[in-house]
Parts: sequence; C-alpha cells; structure tokens
Amino acid sequence: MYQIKTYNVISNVGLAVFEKDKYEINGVTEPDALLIRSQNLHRGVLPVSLLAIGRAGAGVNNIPLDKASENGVVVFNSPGANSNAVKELIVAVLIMAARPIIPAIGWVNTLNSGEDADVTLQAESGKNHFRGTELAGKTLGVIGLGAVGSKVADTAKQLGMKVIGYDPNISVEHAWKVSNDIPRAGSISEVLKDSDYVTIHIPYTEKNKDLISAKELLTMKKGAVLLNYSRDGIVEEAPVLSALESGQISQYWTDFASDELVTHENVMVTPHLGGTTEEAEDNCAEMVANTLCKYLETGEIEHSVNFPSVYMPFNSPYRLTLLHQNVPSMVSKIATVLAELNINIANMINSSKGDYAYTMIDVDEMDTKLYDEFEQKCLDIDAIIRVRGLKNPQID
Ligand SMILES: NC(=O)c1ccc[n+]([C@@H]2O[C@H](COP(=O)([O-])OP(=O)(O)OC[C@H]3O[C@@H](n4cnc5c(N)ncnc54)[C@H](O)[C@@H]3O)[C@@H](O)[C@H]2O)c1
Ligand SMILES: O=C(O)[C@H](O)COP(=O)(O)O
Repeated sequence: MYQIKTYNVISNVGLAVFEKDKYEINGVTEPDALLIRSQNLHRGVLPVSLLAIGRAGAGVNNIPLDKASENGVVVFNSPGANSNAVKELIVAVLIMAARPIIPAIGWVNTLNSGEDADVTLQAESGKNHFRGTELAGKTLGVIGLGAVGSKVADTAKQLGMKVIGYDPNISVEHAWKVSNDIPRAGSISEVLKDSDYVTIHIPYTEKNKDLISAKELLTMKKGAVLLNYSRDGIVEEAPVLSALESGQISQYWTDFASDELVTHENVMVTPHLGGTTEEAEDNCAEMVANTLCKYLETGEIEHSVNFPSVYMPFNSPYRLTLLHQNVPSMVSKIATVLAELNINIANMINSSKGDYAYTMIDVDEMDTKLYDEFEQKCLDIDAIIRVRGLKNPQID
C-alpha cells in the first residue's frame, strides 16, 4: 500500500482518486507522498520515506524545493486548476473597488428601522454618498500573464476596460490565450504609469520579492488601485501604507492579511480566498492526486516544478527509475551498470529540467537480488539521488 499524508482541507473529489486497495490516507506508516495546499513545509523535515509532494494549487513557495530536489522528492502542483476562481474574485474586487458596495451595505444595515422610521426613504436619500465609477474605459495593468493573469486580462477586456499586460517569460500556451489586441508592455513601469488598476499574478520567488516597492508605487498613476492576489512578500507593505497616506494610490486590495494591513481603512483584505471555491478545490485536488498516483505507480512525471515531464508507455514487466543531477555522462554510467549486470534495456528515456534529470528504463527480466545490486551500484555514482524499481501491475 502507498501511504498518503494530507495537510489542509483537501477536497473529497481528490481523495477519491486514491483507490482503497492501493492507498492508505493518513495512516500511521511514514508517507510516500504528501498532499497539501498552503501548509508551510519549510518548518519541518521531509520524511526519509518521501517520494513526492502534491500541491493542490498553484503556488509552491510553501515547499522547500531545493531540499526536495536534493532528496529526490518530486514536487507537483496543479497549474491553472484554480485560475477561473481567482479570475472571478478579481472581477468582484475590481467592481467593489470602483463601486463602494461594501460600505453602502454597511450603512443601510445601520438605518433605523423603528416603528416611525421610513427605511426606504432614508436609503434613497443617502445613496449619493455612495456614488461609484465604472470600469469600462479605465485601464487595467496585469503583471504576469500565466493561467490567472491571461484570464483576468481577457475578462477585463470584455468588461470594456483597456488592458495592458506584462510578462517577459509568457509561455506559448498562455500567449495563445491572451487576445491579440491586448498590448504587451516592455517593463513594469510602462504598466504602472498608465493604469487606473494594477493586478499582480506572478509566483513568489527570490526575484519577485518586494517587486512592488516605494519606487514602483511612485511610478503609478496618482490615485490608482493596487490588487495583490498572488502572494504576500511580492508587494512591500510599509511603502504601500505610505502611498495610501499620501494619496499616491487610493486603495490596496489583497488576499494576505497582516497586523498592519487589517486596521487600515483603505486596505481591503480577503482571507486567502482566491482558490477557495468548490470547483477550484475539486479541480486542484483531483489533478494533483492523479499526477501523484501516476508517478507512484508508473514513474511518469507530469506537472512537476522540480523535475522534467517524462512519459513512456509501460509495456515491459519492470521499470527502473533514476532521479539524478543534470550532469554529463549519466546515461552512459547507468548503461554501464546495466551492462555489468547483464540487464537488457527494452526501452529508455532521459530528460532534464534545470539542475536535475530523470531516466526511466524498462526491462523484461528482474528479481529482488538483481534489483538490489542495480540500486546499490547506481547509488554509488555521485550524481544519482534516488533509484526506484516498479513492477508493471498490468503484467503478471
Ligand atoms: N490568492 C490565491 O488564492 C491564489 C490562487 C492561485 C494562484 N495564486 C498565486 O498566483 C500566482 C500565479 O498563478 P498562475 O496560476 O497564474 O501561475 P502561472 O505559473 O500560470 O503564471 C505565472 C506567470 O507569471 C510570470 N512572471 C513571473 N515573474 C514575473 C515578473 N516579475 N513579471 C511579470 N511576469 C512574471 C510567469 O512568466 C508566468 O507566466 C501563483 O504562483 C500563486 O502564488 C494565488
Ligand atoms: O497558490 C494557490 O493555488 C493559492 O494561493 C491557493 O492556496 P490554497 O490552496 O491554500 O487556498
């Protein structure tokens, strides 16, 4: 039985992917895989037994990726699976930023509804205090045109907004999705200077830390509205609060609470709600549970953030998989071990991603003693991190 340990609230649709005769969820044995959402794994140690981590969601800054890679732990996320949920929340936020809906409802709730009070008349007479503006014709700057940003950009265009996007590393997949009549800026400042609203949809990385800080805020159009539904840490809080005080920006909407932000009248904080819809939770958990099962059972890798995607039909009775550093001569070193042990290769694939690589070899003959020898000889090679042997469940 494979052992899966979950953290956070994982949708039942995702958990149902794990067949009961093959998987135990949250048992007492050390886990083969973790299935998590925003659980901070930087704090603990990764169990020695761990083969994989599935992040039901997009952001992986809660996972120690370097440590995982060094230990041969493959990390998966669920790209795009919650992007529609975030897009819809951004549309709601843009409308709420333009129209004072929340304070207006709050005010109506305070109206006196005693016997002689005419609440209808009071409400009508006060509405002018809650005049808003329209989004149509205003400019939205979108920083990051990935799964979320590309959807936000297109929807804002449909709402009649002028949209300008910035993403120097946009993927081919998302470039196709962004309408041709959305201009692409050459720099962040180009987006900031003309936008009435700016929304950020990028991952938290060392490079993106404090991406929006005092200098960038000064570049923004006076009185603009800033949205951060990506991650805390991408927008530096203290300069945002100063920019709100000076009127340089008029509102800051974010999904990430902090002591400083929650008490400010022009900061609106939602409790990390971007991906919290029934549909998104189901989509994310189902996608990542499927990729975890595929990796554990067949060795194939899809949607990993630290190892390459590798697919090879599993037609032989046995499969050997090797996670290793992306350095020269690995394939020939592995082939030498196979030759020394007189193991014939039925099929083989090797692929790399950044500093790491993956080799899968299908073989027709294998037994426990031979596998143990193969594993030991391979682990004696410096750059090899992890070796697994899999039996094809379709072949007796
Ligand atoms: N609030 C939420 O609940 C919620 C939900 C989903 C995603 N997120 C956050 O939003 C981020 C984006 O999600 P996604 O699904 O669109 O991811 P994605 O990987 O599909 O897209 C991210 C895009 O950002 C671009 N990018 C990276 N750095 C950039 C920079 N400095 N300037 C401009 N573009 C840059 C990349 O090239 C990529 O195209 C996630 O990493 C996560 O942190 C938050
Ligand atoms: O990166 C993500 O997918 C979002 O921030 C959602 O995080 P959550 O799964 O903890 O809600």
